[in-house]
Formats: sequence, C-alpha cells, structure tokens
Amino acid sequence: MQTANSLSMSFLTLAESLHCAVNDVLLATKLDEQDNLASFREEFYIPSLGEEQPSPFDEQQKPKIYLCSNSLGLQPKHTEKKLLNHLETWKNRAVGGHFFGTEAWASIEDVPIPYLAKVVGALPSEVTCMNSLTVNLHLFLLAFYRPTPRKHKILIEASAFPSDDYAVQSQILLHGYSPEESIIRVAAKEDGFTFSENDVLDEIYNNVESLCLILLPGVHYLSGQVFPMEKIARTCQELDIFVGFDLAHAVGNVPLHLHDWGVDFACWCSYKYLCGGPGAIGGAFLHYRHANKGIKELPRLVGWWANRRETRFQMKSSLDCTPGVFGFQVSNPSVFSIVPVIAALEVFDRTSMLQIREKSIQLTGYLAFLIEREISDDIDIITPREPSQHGCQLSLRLKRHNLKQVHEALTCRGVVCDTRQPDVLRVAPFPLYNTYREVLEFVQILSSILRSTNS
Ligand SMILES: Cc1ncc(COP(=O)(O)O)c(C=O)c1O
Ligand SMILES: Nc1ccccc1C(=O)C[C@H](N)C(=O)O
Repeated sequence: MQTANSLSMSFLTLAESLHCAVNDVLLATKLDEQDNLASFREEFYIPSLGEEQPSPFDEQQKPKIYLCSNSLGLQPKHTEKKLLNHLETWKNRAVGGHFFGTEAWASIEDVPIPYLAKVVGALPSEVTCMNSLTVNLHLFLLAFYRPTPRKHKILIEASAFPSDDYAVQSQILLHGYSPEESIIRVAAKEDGFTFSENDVLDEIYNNVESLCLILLPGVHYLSGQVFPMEKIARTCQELDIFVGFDLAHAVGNVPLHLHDWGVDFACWCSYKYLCGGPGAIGGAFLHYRHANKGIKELPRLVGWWANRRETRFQMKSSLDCTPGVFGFQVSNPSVFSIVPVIAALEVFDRTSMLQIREKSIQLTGYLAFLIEREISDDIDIITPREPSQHGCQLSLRLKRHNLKQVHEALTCRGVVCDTRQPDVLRVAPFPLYNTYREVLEFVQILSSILRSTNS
C-alpha cells in the first residue's frame, strides 16, 4: 500500500510533469481524467445549490460539493424506479407481491446477500439485512455477552459513538452488573482522538481474565481512524474472547474481510457510504463457526423470521431455527427500506471495494496533501495520515476559528460537510461520486473562509 509520503511525491511529480503548481486546477483535472471510476458520478443525484430555493440563475444550478457521505450517502438514480416498481406491485397485486417476481417480498432479504458478502468479505451464509444498527448490536450483545462474576467485562473505546456506549451500558445493567465496573474504555492517545494498536492490545492482554467481549468500531466516527480489525480479531480468537465490530463508518468505505479475520459478529447501517437511504435497513454478519449453534447454545431473541423458510408457515410453536445469521432475524424486513439498499448495492457491484479503495486513497490523500500545504497554520488533521489508517473521511480540527461560523460559511458556498463540537469538521470525499476538482475547490473555499474570518 502507498504511504502518505509516496502519495505526496506522486502529486508533486505529476504537477511537475504538467508544469503547474500543485494547487493548480490542471493537476486536479489530470487526476480526474485518469480516474477509472469517474463515470459512476452519473449514477447519483448530486444536490445543487438552488435545491432549497429554486432559482433561474445558472449559478444556482451548480452542484454542491457533497462531502458528507460519512453521515448520509447520495441517492443512486435508479433507486426511485426500483421503489416505484414495488409500489406498483403493491398497488396492482397486493398480497400477491409476496411471491411475485425476482424480488418477491417473502424472500427479499436474499437479494442483497451476494453483493453484501463481497462488500464485507463474508460467505453469503454469513450476512443478512435486518433491523437497524443499534438494534442489531443489541441482538448480538444479547447472544454473545454472557457475563459471569469472573468474566463480565466489555472493552470499548473511550469516546465511543453514544448509541454503542448506551447499548453496552444497558446490556451490562440488564445482567445485573454495573457499567462502572464492567466497561473497560481504551484511552485515546495524547491527541485525545486516535488510538494506538498497542494500547488496544495491551488492554486486552491485561484484562484477559475478566474480559467477556470486545466491541470496537471498524472506522471511528469522530477521527475517521481505521482500527486494526484483523489484528484485534486474531488476538481475540487466540485468547478466546468474543469480538464484534460496529462497521457504520467502515462498510462501503474500506475493504473488509470479516470471514478471514475470524470476527465473531458485526453490524452496520446502510445509509452512509452504502448509499441505501436515510434510516435504511441495517446489515449483520455472524461468523460461520457459530452457524450451527442453536438457540440453546447461542441464546438470543427470536421471532418468526428466524424460523427456516421451508417450515415457517407451518405455524408451529416450536422454533425450527435457521442456521447462521438468518437465525437472528426477528421480523420480516421492511420492503421499502431494503429496496434502496439493493439498488445501491447493484451500483457497488459494477465495481469492487478494491477499486473504490484505490481511488479513495488517492482522493483523500490529495485532500490531506492540499490541506497540509495550504492551510496547516489554521487546521490540524486529526485523522491518522497513513492511508492504511484512514478511509474516505478526514477530521479537521480548527486551531483558532469558530466552528459554527466556518461551517456556515462553507454551507453558503455550497459545501456540504458536518461538524462535531467543539472544533471538528468532518469531510469525506467518496470515490463513487466526488472528483479531484471538487476536493481542490473545497480546499480553496475553506482557505479563503479561514483568511477572511476572524480567528
Ligand atoms: C458508530 C455508530 N453507531 C451507531 C449509530 C446509530 O445507528 P442507528 O440509529 O442506525 O442505530 C451510528 C449512526 O449512524 C454510528 O455512526
Ligand atoms: N442518522 C443520522 C440522523 C440524523 C443525524 C445524523 C445521523 C448520523 O448518521 C450521524 C452519524 N452516525 C455520525 O457519525 O455522527
């Protein structure tokens, strides 16, 4: 994999060969011309400046610079048609839709599986779409967190996403333990944002006697740091501790090999880089080695969708549990929540996570390179700089400017990104629709705002 240094050198060399400065639009244009994924931008709706207040002026039709896929990915153009098809089926066939067509509702969760398996590096029998992220976290925690007075601790990271923290706290309380005593929070490094691999591993080794489970993010929501998932998962296997990952910010962003790494369980939402739409159905992974554990060996909360499809409608009171992750399904999935996820995965399936990652390293690397050269007096990049440790997102910490003021000025100039108090801007160029020229324009806009705003 390229290093931050070798990437910077490649931008400098390209600029030199074009006889232009590194912040020249010529360089950005060249990078766009060389981009194998450039045509994918056409597959998505890009919000335009005039969206909130339609205007006849051309300037208002200009696309926004959308750098917020860490919160919500853009809408693929064919999502609407797919949804309308299902509305038509409902209108014209009503209950017949359960067994009609290639996306029959009674088995619609089968449709995204092959695509999803590729995106997260799983066997098709290890993944499904169900519920939402925090609900799936709870379902897996209920099965995998079986505390005993000796082994009752869960390891998470300090500054975990609050929903994950609340889920863990409530599970501990549910078993009659106390979050104060049963949660180990790995401390961040001195920067207060990122985590060292050794600190994580040391905490695991130091607490091996009392640790029951580890729940960490694949990519941290605040810093954008990629956690060493493989190393953590292999260590946990060696030590016989269950490990689960929250992949909200990792799925569709960085390549994952959940099966090979031996992760016990993982869950994610589909509305960020996966572009499945606001509140879209979530995803879940359960490693094959747990597939044949029934509800006695791996106790869980079940519903009728956990029952094998062949016998589901025999309506018996005894559960005929489907092996693997399907045995964790509770309810029949919401069709209007899963269809946009299928639509988005169909776009992903025309490329690969490898290609997406290749461009992402270049695109986010270019962003970091420009920021460091142009505005490092005013901004610290808190995301680790090495490509192996970041995905699409860079988290920018304002050294002296007011966050709200800067964010408002960016919004006025057509940049969409988000903030985390007190001083962090999150920006995430996404390979399937962002361009190098947008990245350059963003840095120029931010630079001019920082120069013209009081610090
Ligand atoms: C890391 C993380 N955990 C949990 C959530 C909450 O997800 P949901 O509301 O889908 O349960 C989010 C938000 O997307 C998140 O980023
Ligand atoms: N679903 C949302 C609804 C409203 C506002 C934000 C979200 C987010 O997803 C935030 C994201 N999880 C984050 O990393 O902060």
